[in-house]
Amino acid sequence: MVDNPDGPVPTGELVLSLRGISKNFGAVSALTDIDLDVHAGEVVALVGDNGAGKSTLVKILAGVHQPSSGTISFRGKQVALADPSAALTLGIATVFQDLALCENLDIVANIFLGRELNPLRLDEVAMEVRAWTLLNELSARIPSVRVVVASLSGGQRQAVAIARSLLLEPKLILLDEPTAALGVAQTAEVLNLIERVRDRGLGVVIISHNMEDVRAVADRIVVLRLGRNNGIFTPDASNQELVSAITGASNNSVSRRAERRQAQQDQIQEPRP
Ligand SMILES: Nc1ncnc2c1ncn2[C@@H]1O[C@H](COP(=O)(O)OP(=O)(O)OP(=O)(O)O)[C@@H](O)[C@H]1O
Repeated sequence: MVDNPDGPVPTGELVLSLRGISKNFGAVSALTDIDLDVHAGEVVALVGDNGAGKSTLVKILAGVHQPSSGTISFRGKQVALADPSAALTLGIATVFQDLALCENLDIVANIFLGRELNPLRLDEVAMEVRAWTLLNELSARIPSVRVVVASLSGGQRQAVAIARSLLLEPKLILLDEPTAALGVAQTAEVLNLIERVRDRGLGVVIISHNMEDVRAVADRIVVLRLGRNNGIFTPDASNQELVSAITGASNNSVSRRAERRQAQQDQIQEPRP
């Protein structure tokens, strides 16, 4: 149980705990008996093949879908996430892949969209300062908070979306494919952002298909396969272990190729005598 539900969560405290979560869409079982724990100051990567149930799980946590059965506990208390605003109010923020930013508005307007500090009189200066502070805390590389989102790179957009989600001081943040379609430098920027968010003591859940990104930033890797838990790994797990858990086969062409590539990389990285 929590003394102060609005206060910061001590690092290591269990923020989110799912037990036996199932979700059916008619005859389709998208999730069956899922368990998941996320602690404060921890990055958990949710990985799995297409159709494994990752998006469905994130939508349940965002209050978009209701589970068919199972329990969700947040900071030690069983909760119902009846709709997205219930999840937000509780302290669960979600950054969906489309980021939901307005291209023609500047960064300040995007961060505060619908949450202006004083709805009767827009306090532009205070909002600008808050936007800068949030982006600086994330070490985001943004030239000015007065540029329109349309002019930003993919990594910068992700920074704005994350800053926006931090405005309500959540305890848990869910990031859906935050590095999808980004180049190498922008991906590095976003991984850096994720580390900054973790350093703030939040629990972070990222969905990713990119094992390199997952290894670089995750403290634990949770594999879903065909809507079920299929293993929890540390980032030092071998490619073969991860690919086997994701695909359900221990000796297939994907895992063999991944192993060969890993062996080649190890050879390249080995220091010359
Ligand atoms: N609204 C829905 N109605 C019916 N079936 C759905 C719905 N949403 C998801 N599903 C089904 O649930 C299963 C899990 O889908 P989900 O999108 O959660 O997987 P995913 O792991 O996120 O996949 P991807 O990596 O392709 O996004 C799939 O079989 C999918 O067809």
